[in-house]
Amino acid sequence: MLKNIGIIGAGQMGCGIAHVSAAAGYRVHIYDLSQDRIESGLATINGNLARLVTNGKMTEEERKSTLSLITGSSDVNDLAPSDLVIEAATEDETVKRKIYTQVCPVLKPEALLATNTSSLSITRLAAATDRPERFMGIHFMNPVPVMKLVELVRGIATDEKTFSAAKEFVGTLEKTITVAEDFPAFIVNRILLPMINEAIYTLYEGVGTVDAIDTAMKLGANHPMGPLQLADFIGLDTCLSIMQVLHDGLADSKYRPCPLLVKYVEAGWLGRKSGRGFYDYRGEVPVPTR
Ligand SMILES: CC(=O)CC(=O)SCCNC(=O)CCNC(=O)[C@H](O)C(C)(C)COP(=O)(O)OP(=O)(O)OC[C@H]1O[C@@H](n2cnc3c(N)ncnc32)[C@H](O)[C@@H]1OP(=O)(O)O
Ligand SMILES: NC(=O)C1=CN([C@@H]2O[C@H](COP(=O)(O)OP(=O)(O)OC[C@H]3O[C@@H](n4cnc5c(N)ncnc54)[C@H](OP(=O)(O)O)[C@@H]3O)[C@@H](O)[C@H]2O)C=CC1
Repeated sequence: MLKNIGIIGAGQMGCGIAHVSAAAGYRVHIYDLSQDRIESGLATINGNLARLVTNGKMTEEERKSTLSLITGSSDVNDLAPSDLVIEAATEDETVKRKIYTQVCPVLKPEALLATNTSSLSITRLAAATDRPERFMGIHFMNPVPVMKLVELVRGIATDEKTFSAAKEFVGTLEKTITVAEDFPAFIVNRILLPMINEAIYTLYEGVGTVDAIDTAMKLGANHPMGPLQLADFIGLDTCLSIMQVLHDGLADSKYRPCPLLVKYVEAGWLGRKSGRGFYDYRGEVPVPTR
């Protein structure tokens, strides 16, 4: 029975996973390199919980007790009591491998380690840990408190006990599971990211403006967000990493990341999280940057 959940990375996904885990009654500890990141992550979680109270979906007591279950620190040793650690750090294989080297020696031998990676090989990441049989992909969708799906992905060495424990854990969060094989970007992102990349090519080639492309897909295909708005929401660095993994892993030119996506990332225009992407978020309302 899992009780203590460790989260690596106080970004949008780490905080979302912390939120839903604590709301389900788990004790949660968030580890990040930066104390500032942790503080702002905790403030975001508090804001999202407060909104649930305002909307009558959570009581004030539940908000307080949920928040009281979440701690955070920049000391990796604080992950030691974790029964399950979910790594939700930057989508970069080198970063994730380095994290596992630092975290594994701290963990109980029986602790499970999972990654929220959007695209990277679970088998290859598992090989960078001391516990490939107790390692797998638990892939939440953004925003975590709202989205119903979690993809579960086994690596070649993942044992059945680990898979069952992950399945049970996700079930307690009231999410629906799909199982994906360990192929680049799994199911959701294998389909979603080429669509987003194509929307960026559509912009790059001048077929339409940011506004035209997003309006077309919202009203013409009933998507809740336009593809460029969604790219900004996911993070353009994450979108680019996923496209690179698809391109490298499947060796097909149809996955070539759009040069305009590369340019935005090189500029540090990463979308909502950096204040600017296909839209500029620094004013009252988002304004298209093209
Ligand atoms: C990259 C990967 O590896 C995989 C991925 O995650 S891909 C991305 C998958 N996600 C999507 O495709 C999201 C697409 N967008 C949507 O579904 C919707 O636009 C949305 C749910 C994000 C917002 O919905 P909306 O109707 O436009 O806005 P809004 O009415 O403000 O929000 C709906 C609810 O979601 C909540 N919500 C919105 N954004 C939120 C956030 N970031 N965190 C927590 N809750 C949020 C709101 O509080 C609101 O809750 P109530 O119903 O209790 O009021
Ligand atoms: N964004 C999305 O829509 C989705 C993302 N994912 C996946 O979830 C993971 C996280 O994404 P997301 O939350 O969006 O990214 P963010 O950029 O919002 O957050 C990543 C966090 O990890 C931190 N971090 C970086 N390196 C380390 C390290 N060595 N040790 C501890 N923390 C570190 C970052 O700190 P700093 O900023 O200081 O570098 C940052 O706080 C990625 O693997 C991504 O692919 C999965 C589903 C959806």
